Amino acid sequence: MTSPDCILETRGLEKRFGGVVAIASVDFRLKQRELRCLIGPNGAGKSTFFKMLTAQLKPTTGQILFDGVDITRAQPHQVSRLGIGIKNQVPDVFNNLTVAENISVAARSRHGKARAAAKGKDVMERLGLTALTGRLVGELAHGQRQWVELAMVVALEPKLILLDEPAAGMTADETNKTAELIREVNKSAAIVVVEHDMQFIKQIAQTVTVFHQGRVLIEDTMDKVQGNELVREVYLGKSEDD
Ligand SMILES: Nc1ncnc2c1ncn2[C@@H]1O[C@H](COP(=O)(O)OP(=O)(O)OP(=O)(O)O)[C@@H](O)[C@H]1O
Repeated sequence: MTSPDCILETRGLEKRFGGVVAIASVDFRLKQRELRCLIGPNGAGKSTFFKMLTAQLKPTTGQILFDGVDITRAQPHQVSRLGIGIKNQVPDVFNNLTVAENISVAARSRHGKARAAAKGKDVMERLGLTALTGRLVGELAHGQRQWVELAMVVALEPKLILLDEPAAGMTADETNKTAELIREVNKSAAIVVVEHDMQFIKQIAQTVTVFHQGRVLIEDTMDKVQGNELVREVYLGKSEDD
């Protein structure tokens, strides 16, 4: 049994690809409405961990519990229906539809037609996208497209949202707005963010989990993580004296 304030828990989670241990016995706990950042050097296992949470990859051993339900062997559509939303780096949007239509299409998978339109409108207002309502998504700037996809995920009303490098390729202004949107979305959902941009992480981070060689190296506040010598060594590939 997980405690009621825990939305996500992994127990002894492991993923091997042949001889490569990508994730090694990870025990991870996330509270309801928590915002967690995952960092770690290339190859640390962050993507593999994410893919197991959304059932894109099946664990070799271990267990994943979401909102009290064992989803270790679930299918992606079941995980989505239970309330896990994911936003990948490449936006999954319809370029030849408007912003409103894209968000409404997403809302349709949860609601009837009339309610989906109203729900879409609410989400656009909440994320400050109303001015873009009638614009074709294919004509939007990179940052705006990312926000539309975030709105599409929010329209599904997930309890947990996984964000894979949400600030990648963004300008400073776009990055600031993305941080603002993530804080807004976090009012109604727990969020796990994988990100390499430390400035961005500083803007949103509460607790940071550092992965290294498939294991959790440290889990602490951003300040403590940044000041940690082990993290410096593995994440930056050198100590400060080098
Ligand atoms: N499909 C696969 N087949 C074989 N090995 C894989 C596969 N996917 C990942 N790996 C290996 O698993 C380990 C973890 O990779 P993963 O992509 O999860 O790391 P990451 O932390 O997301 O890295 P990055 O920050 O570069 O995206 C690496 O050694 C990688 O080479």
